[in-house]
Amino acid sequence: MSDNTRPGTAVVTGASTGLGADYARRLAERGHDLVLIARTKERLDKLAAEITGSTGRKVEVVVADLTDTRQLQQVEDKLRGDDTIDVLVNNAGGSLFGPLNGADPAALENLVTLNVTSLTRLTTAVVGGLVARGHGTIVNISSALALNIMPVSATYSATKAYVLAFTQSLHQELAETGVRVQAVLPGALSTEFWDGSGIELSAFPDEWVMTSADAADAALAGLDKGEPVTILSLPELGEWEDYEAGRQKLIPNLSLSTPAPRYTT
Ligand SMILES: NC(=O)C1=CN([C@@H]2O[C@H](COP(=O)(O)OP(=O)(O)OC[C@H]3O[C@@H](n4cnc5c(N)ncnc54)[C@H](OP(=O)(O)O)[C@@H]3O)[C@@H](O)[C@H]2O)C=CC1
Ligand SMILES: N[C@@H](C=O)C(=O)O
Repeated sequence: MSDNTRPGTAVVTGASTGLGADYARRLAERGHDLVLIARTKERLDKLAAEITGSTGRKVEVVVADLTDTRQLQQVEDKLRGDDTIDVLVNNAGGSLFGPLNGADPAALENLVTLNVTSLTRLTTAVVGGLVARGHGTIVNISSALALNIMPVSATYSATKAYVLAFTQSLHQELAETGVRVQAVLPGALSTEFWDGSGIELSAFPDEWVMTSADAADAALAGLDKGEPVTILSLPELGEWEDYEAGRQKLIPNLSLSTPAPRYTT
């Protein structure tokens, strides 16, 4: 039972390497015990030993493929039944870049299952408990490619646009509950994400690429500021606020009884 006097358990998906591993380190440094989820047991065990050694925090390793229906259900059941959980970082995500014409539909479905379905189901598994306890945090890792939509990124950008919209809606839904909700939009990170993705990380100039450690620190700084959406490298927050204000301005006219005059004359 989380007693609200010290940080509860933080769950991080995709924690075996990259951004998820750095989130795990930072959250342990903030006093959270951890549940770390990914497919590769050896890497999770090694990270768990490192974190326990450096912080003294308790770290549980859960080996699961979140694209496997049965394994995902087991993880959901575990999270739903754990009333110590205070933080969920939905970080596990895959990449696949290239033209849709000729793409392997099974690989695309797998990407959607990991980036969209597992994130949705795990959020749903924890949200009731967090609301009932009146505190907690849900962090969903989206991407700059939710906004930067390119010819090679149809499915990947769509999954990350889903994460952004899902998180913005949840932020509104949970506004009065004490539960914080944040979407994080990293640009390119120097991780294994790019391996076999269809784009080589080396194609990017160094000034476009952030380390996952810097990304985790910036994302947590955005969380501490209470941001519902954190775009890690965007220098001017006002540019995002202008973009959002433009979207809000559309809303009164998005559903009317008559078509716009340009479609009737
Ligand atoms: N790297 C980048 O440039 C960017 C990344 N992002 C997003 O950041 C997040 C983290 O990416 P990053 O750290 O770079 O990626 P990595 O490829 O370095 O790490 C991905 C993590 O997800 C885990 N994972 C992959 N597939 C599964 C699966 N089927 N089930 C469970 N776990 C899985 C991997 O572990 P294992 O293989 O052991 O399962 C690993 O821990 C992702 O959501 C990504 O979309 C957003 C913008 C840019
Ligand atoms: N966000 C990164 C990928 O997801 C990128 O901008 O390259």
